[in-house]
Amino acid sequence: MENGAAPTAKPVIVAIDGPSGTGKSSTSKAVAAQLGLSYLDTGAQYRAITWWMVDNGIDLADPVAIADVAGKPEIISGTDPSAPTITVDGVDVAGPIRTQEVTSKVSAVSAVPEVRARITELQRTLATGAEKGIVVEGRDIGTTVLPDADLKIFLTASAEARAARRSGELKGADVQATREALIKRDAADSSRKTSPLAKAGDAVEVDTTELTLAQVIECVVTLVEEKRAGK
Ligand SMILES: Nc1ncnc2c1ncn2[C@@H]1O[C@H](COP(=O)(O)OP(=O)(O)O)[C@@H](O)[C@H]1O
Ligand SMILES: Nc1ccn([C@H]2C[C@H](O)[C@@H](COP(=O)(O)OP(=O)(O)O)O2)c(=O)n1
Repeated sequence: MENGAAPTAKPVIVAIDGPSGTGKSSTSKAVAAQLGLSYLDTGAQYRAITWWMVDNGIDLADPVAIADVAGKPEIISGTDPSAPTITVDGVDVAGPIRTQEVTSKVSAVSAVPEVRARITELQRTLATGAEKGIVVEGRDIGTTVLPDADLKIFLTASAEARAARRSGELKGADVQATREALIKRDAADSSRKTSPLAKAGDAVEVDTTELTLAQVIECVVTLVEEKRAGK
């Protein structure tokens, strides 16, 4: 380069989708941190709007009631992979969005088209604003939110492995009950009409059942580097 400045890398957009417990959050955070990219947990956004609906006594059996207030809460995601944050109307909800109550209700709220339209817009704004690029994880990122992502990954794992991982996180959780709850949530997320959980046609599928987290991270970092090198 004439002025001696290093060439600036084009921002890279990575979409990571898959069912619960496949390793999306842990992998995405680590890949983003290693590569100096931003990180967005879109499940946390759907959990945050669900938390707000519960807190405000909205009837979650009524999709019209959900749709009517979908535009009300202000949801802000901090995208630093070493310290991701999530607030609703200025309140830190990182803890409250992980309760069993929110987990059991998030599929109903996230199936409402007005909720998805609102959250999808936030996601696209964050992705296009990320200076160095971003790793965005969820269920419909490669198919709907960012169909032009540079790299799309679809993580899978057996229901047994996913349940064992999830119940390992929740103190005293029963593996069988955890397995049933996550299969039920996956079925709801995969069968909804608007933007269901699905693998994009051009996504690379990685089965993490027999892989360590470190192996999955290494695999995704290599795929991003190959993309960047134009391979
Ligand atoms: N390949 C793996 N092997 C073993 N445990 C894993 C693996 N990937 C993730 N985990 C663990 O499983 C749990 C769920 O992972 P997480 O990244 O939250 O999945 P997801 O975001 O897909 O629901 C976490 O405790 C994480 O440390
Ligand atoms: N892009 C996304 C991300 C999550 N969701 C919904 C469906 C999921 O069951 C919930 C919670 O997502 P989250 O990624 O936090 O779920 P896990 O904790 O990984 O099981 O949000 C969605 O509809 N679309």
